[in-house]
Amino acid sequence: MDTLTRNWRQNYNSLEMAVLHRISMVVVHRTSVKKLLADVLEILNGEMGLLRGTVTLRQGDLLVIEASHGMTEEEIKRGVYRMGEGVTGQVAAHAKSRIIPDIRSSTEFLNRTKTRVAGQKIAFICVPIIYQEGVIGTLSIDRLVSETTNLRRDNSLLETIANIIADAVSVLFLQNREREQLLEENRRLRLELSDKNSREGVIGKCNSMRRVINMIAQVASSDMPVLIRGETGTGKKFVANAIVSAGDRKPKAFATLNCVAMSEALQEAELFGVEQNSPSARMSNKIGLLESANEGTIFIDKIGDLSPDAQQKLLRYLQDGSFYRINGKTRLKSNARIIASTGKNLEEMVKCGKFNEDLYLRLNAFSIHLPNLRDRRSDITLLAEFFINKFNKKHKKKVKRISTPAINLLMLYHWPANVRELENAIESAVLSASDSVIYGYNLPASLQTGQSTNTSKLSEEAEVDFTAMVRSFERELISEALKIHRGNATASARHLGISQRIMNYKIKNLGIDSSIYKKNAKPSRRKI
Ligand SMILES: Nc1ncnc2c1ncn2[C@@H]1O[C@H](COP(=O)(O)OP(=O)(O)OP(=O)(O)O)[C@@H](O)[C@H]1O
Repeated sequence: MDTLTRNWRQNYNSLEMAVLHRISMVVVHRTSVKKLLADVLEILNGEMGLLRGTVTLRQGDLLVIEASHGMTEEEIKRGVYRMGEGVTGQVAAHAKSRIIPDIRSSTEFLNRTKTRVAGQKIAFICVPIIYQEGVIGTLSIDRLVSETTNLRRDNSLLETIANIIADAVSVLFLQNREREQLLEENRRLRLELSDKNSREGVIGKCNSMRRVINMIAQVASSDMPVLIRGETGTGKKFVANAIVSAGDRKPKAFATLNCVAMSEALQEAELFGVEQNSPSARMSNKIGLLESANEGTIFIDKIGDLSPDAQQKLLRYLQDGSFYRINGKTRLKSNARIIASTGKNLEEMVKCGKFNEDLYLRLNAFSIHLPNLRDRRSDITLLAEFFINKFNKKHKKKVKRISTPAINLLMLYHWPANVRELENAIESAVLSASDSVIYGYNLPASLQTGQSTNTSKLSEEAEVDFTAMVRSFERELISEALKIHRGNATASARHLGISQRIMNYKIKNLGIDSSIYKKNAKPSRRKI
């Protein structure tokens, strides 16, 4: 080892010792964990000359900046990462430190906080904070790289510091987690059927919808952009409403831009506004949604149809909160939150250059997938009941239940237009019901065909439709009569005005099991 290296090592060792000593002192004498974190970053700044430092804490699936040095409030607000996302997210997901020697040449580095400027050679080191074998956060620094910088040693030093502060940080983590869990539980309960008729009541008890409800509760109060994905009628607008209703921006503006409903030029004008430059222009400036919904939320419906120019501008807005009106020279700022929806395959669109990749990555960072109704059949009766209540009120009707054969029709149908189609079917059934029950024949004809073929395709032969509908109607009438007469075929035949022989033939031919209606038979579980 030459003298220069030996001297440098000695200096470095004493520097390390000094840093560790000062940090252990603030740990011992800490008054609050927040103060401790601020002090640790301050020490790192004083002793190591770091440019920026951050401590993130885990909140569910997100990592949120808890303490920082060298960053503004706005930059801190932007610093939210999902587990596995970017370098910080990777460190937390794999519990493994990472060194990025020069962030200018790193493709992984997100620079989400927008604090790094081009030109300087800056290294980024991030280490996990581990408590009881789980990652509870990260500690990271940015530092200028010179000839004497030894990033590996810096990394080891940071790992040691992360271990020293882990116990103290865990107190904050557990407090946060407890508070978040309570808040989330609160929001989830509100979102679930506490008030079935409220706009916030997302109906669904199956596992996939429970996941959706949890995700809504998790993201509602953050400022992150959200992408809601799903087929037509699965409830994307409904979920966007639920996110806003459960979040802090509820009292603020909530604007919608439907990308399919307008031309590309109009999309841009609506979103960003227009400046009338010429003094002779008769029209005044147009304020866009980003300005009018500042502090509120903008829902961009069918974002797959947003024009390429508007995509580019929206990306810029998501990166630093700034934008220009069309023809505008002044850079404007807004704090509107973006929620977008799509039923399109954005990944394919990115591949063939039809959707901006960076915009896709930003939006998809927190995406909620809504399941098709046919893949969550256990929710059908729940939704049907919800819609009966809704349409009873709207149309002043008194429908109380759905007959068992009608439920069978609902359960067997393939619902290509999902919840919207179910909602429409129940509305027309409620309207056409003559008493307090919805029978199979009150439901749209398409459902009868679905049952007869028991497939996901509608038959194209009208004759088959007709036969199926007649059989369904017969099955329904006979089942209802058997139910009323507790399985007594003679009384049921009399009730329907048909002979006992025809009754027996129909029961056999339609495959009805009359024993389930007998006196002591258990009531059908499908009744609602
Ligand atoms: N979970 C749910 N609970 C109650 N009602 C729902 C639910 N999901 C959807 N709906 C209702 O279903 C209808 C269709 O939902 P919505 O318009 O949100 O679908 P969408 O996915 O945005 O459709 P599209 O992509 O075709 O525009 C709405 O009337 C909505 O209120």
